[in-house]
Amino acid sequence: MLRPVITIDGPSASGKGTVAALVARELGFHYLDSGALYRLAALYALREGVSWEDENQVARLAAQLPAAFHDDKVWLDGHDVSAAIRAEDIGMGASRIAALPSVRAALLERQRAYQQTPGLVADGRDMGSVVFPRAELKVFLTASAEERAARRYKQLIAKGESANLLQIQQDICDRDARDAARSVAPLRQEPDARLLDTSALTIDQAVNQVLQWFRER
Ligand SMILES: Nc1ncnc2c1ncn2[C@@H]1O[C@H](COP(=O)(O)OP(=O)(O)O)[C@@H](O)[C@H]1O
Ligand SMILES: Nc1ccn([C@H]2C[C@H](O)[C@@H](COP(=O)(O)OP(=O)(O)O)O2)c(=O)n1
Repeated sequence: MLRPVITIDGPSASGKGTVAALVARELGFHYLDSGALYRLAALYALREGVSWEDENQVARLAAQLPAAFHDDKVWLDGHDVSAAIRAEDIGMGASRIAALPSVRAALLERQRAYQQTPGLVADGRDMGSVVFPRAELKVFLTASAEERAARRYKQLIAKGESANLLQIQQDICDRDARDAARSVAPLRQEPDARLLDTSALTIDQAVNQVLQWFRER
């Protein structure tokens, strides 16, 4: 197992990022938040005045994304955009541009470059299906739609943002429908991915389950 990979895919607000980052920390592995790349590309397009519908132009921007992850922050063109990329409208924009095949192609090698020793935990929608199809462990992390909306709501309130639970429920539902219906790399549980429903689990329980599956291999 040289440079092993653990992939964690699943729908919005299921806890992928939280669990993936903690598993990576526990194992001393690198961590790839692939959704952040799609969010960065959506934000970059917005700031450059490029429409999210313009596949060629968005793909061009995605291919040369001036993005960096360091000091626990996300940077775009030297600006701290950690909070900006988490806005709900940017999540929706990320979901829109993620349906464009050449945008996905433009980000592919950048994601694969994260596979470095001693290993990688990667979260997103197509980590196990497209980006790291030979991953040692593939997890499909989910939770009920109500629980996911409640978690996102709490997350936004904790950040001091205003949030409307019904609106969040609707947004999550729309985004999941779009992510699952697209023709390229749709959101779905792969046959070789293990299902982890965290609706009734604590974060620690979810993390421990992933670690146990990995150690059993
Ligand atoms: N059992 C759990 N597993 C993972 N996250 C959880 C759990 N319970 C609550 N959460 C919370 O859910 C929220 C959404 O998690 P996040 O990692 O942002 O999801 P995603 O990356 O899938 O969108 C976070 O605030 C996280 O702390
Ligand atoms: N590997 C990935 C990661 C994200 N995406 C798309 C689809 C998602 O709706 C957006 C945003 O992803 P992100 O994981 O940041 O979203 P959530 O935190 O789960 O709400 O990007 C994708 O198509 N493929």
